[in-house]
Amino acid sequence: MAVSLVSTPTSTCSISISYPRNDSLAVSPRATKLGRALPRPYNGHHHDLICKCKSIGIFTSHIHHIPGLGGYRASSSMLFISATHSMDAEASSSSYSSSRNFANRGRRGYRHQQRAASACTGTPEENNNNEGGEGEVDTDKNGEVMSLPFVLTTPLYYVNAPPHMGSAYTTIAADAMARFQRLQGKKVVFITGTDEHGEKIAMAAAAKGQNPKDHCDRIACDYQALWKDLDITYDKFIRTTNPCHEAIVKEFYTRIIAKGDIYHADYEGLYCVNCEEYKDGKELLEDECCPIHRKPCELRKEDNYFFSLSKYQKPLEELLTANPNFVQPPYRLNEVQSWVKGGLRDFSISRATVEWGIPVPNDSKQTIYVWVDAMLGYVSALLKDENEPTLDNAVAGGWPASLHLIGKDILRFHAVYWPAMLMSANLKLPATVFGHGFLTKDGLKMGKSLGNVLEPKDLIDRFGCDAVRYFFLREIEFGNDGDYSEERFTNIVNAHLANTIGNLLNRTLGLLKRYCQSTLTIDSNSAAEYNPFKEHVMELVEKARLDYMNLSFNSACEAVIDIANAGNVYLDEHTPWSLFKKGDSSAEEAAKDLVVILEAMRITAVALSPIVPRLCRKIYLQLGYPKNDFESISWGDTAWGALKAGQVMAEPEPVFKRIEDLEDEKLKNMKATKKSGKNKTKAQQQGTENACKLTNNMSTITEF
Ligand SMILES: Nc1ncnc2c1ncn2[C@@H]1O[C@H](COP(=O)(O)OP(=O)(O)OP(=O)(O)O)[C@@H](O)[C@H]1O
Repeated sequence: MAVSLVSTPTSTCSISISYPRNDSLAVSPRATKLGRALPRPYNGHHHDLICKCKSIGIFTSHIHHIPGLGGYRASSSMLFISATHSMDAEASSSSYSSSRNFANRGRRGYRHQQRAASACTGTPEENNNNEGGEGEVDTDKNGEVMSLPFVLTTPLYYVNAPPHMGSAYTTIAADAMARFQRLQGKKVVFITGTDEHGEKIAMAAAAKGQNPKDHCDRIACDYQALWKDLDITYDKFIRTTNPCHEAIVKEFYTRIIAKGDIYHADYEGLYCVNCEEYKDGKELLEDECCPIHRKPCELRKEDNYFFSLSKYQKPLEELLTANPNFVQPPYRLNEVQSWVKGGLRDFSISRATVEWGIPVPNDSKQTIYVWVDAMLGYVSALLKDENEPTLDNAVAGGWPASLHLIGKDILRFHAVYWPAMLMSANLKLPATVFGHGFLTKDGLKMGKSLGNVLEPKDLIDRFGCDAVRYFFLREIEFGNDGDYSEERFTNIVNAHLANTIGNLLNRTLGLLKRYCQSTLTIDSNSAAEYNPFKEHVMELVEKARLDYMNLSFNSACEAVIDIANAGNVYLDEHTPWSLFKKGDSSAEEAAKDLVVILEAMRITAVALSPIVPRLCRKIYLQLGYPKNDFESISWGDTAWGALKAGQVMAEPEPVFKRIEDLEDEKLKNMKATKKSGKNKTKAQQQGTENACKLTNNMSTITEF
């Protein structure tokens, strides 16, 4: 057994326990600090344990298979792991080390040192339990460690125009992560919303002859409607025009004034209204054009309030050095490090000329800079409806965030300005900021300001929500830029979802219906005994899990599709259709093969559910599960062996239609509707004529 301490921040133990692959009898470890048995490792091979304490003792009972002797040996061990030392221990279950201190520390846990740079190392998941302030282990009334929520956010989208495929891209990725974390048993708080103040919004509303609030209401509705169409399972939708948010922004602002981090000064600089940001001349293109929006910046002079960002130069440098996972992927960290190394300049935190915003406390002539306002939406979203709108109450709802998912265009705000402001307000820092790449059109960022957008609603209407979710997460390596092509979209979605998954399931269910009355003849565990296919599936599932944890959605998709690929190869090699014809033991083997494939399909459905939930639900229904079973799946269900003998499959039906079939079907439906419309119109006309005749008759009668 291998035990490794994944990260060693001051206060979080992040421990990974792996069992030897061939030891299928390994039992769960029991962490004595937790005082309770940990859940069974999800696949019998691996267990991640994150606890908010400096040290942990793990009691493990372990059963070894002794090769050659055909027997088993049980042994126990106690491992004591301390987070204060970096260690990567290989421990066999016969080694023993324990600490009495550990048991004597009581239930209330440990006090932690406050640290400005509180983000942790590790994956977003590992970072989730970061500690930055004076605090205690979170335990419930029985002294058990409570897991903190996984708080993840999308940007709060600017409502200058309706959403487009770029906005949908971040939100789909966040939804996949939220679904994955829920499968892992985490309590997830998935925050999205809209950023509704600022000059650009006021201008957009004026252009439509609307007042800003009506404009915001309309566009916020567009976002919510799109998230519904895309099956986005957000928990909180925060709008920055919400009065509770306003109260929290003002309190935050007042806190940083009290810290001495705000001062009054004049500023002159080049301003990009589309970025709502003063730009550094060095980063502009020819004619002082913004590199993102390709429009000239305006020279502006204002008296503003400034935030002393330069004061946080050193703490930010330390944060980025000590916690390289604070910014991901690593090449974005390099960008951020070079900005910081280039020297941080104070930035203006208010606007004198913008009325549509939150007034600066004690100076109603100025409004708070829209970016400060927007960032705080992540905190105010955590406020519970029944609580007073105070910063402390909002923070108690789950701050700090585990993961901010954003596009690379707004990296500087999230990875430089935001942590500095949080440090100023004595609030904890988010664990990870992940800046993904751009969806591009002709090499330029697709965006509302440029107007070169792809309409997600059109894609959903034509191809369905799962196809859209799958294509963008599978096709573009998360972090890099990517272009959309309809040809590529059709090819990928058809090949992976319709041909590889859909056909495999349909073929297998067809055979099962024909030869076994749609009923499994044997448990999936027994069917796969000594079968290397099962091991292969388990390896791919484990790969997918790690890929999800690292936000490598394309690799996670690839790993899961490989399960179905392997299933297709298996079926073609084993040719169960000919074995059934031979009868006797050959037919028994064939029936086993079908169970093996169907179990792999079930696992595929669990593992791909963060990406294409509708398709996976259909697979579960085809496998004969009742409607609600899919709603309660967990990652633990990727373990082999859930399908049991006697389970009756549903009538085989295609779970995913090829795009051309879908389009043909739509065309036929349209024609049929048109035809029935024509018939209806004819009938209506006939009816009207009859009615006219009747009226005429009546009038005739009347005339008589
Ligand atoms: N082309 C894109 N590719 C990927 N993500 C995008 C794209 N456009 C917007 N986003 C997502 O939306 C965020 C920006 O939100 P915003 O509301 O400012 O949209 P925008 O279309 O970029 O606006 P604008 O064009 O006015 O700058 C990005 O950080 C990213 O999360």
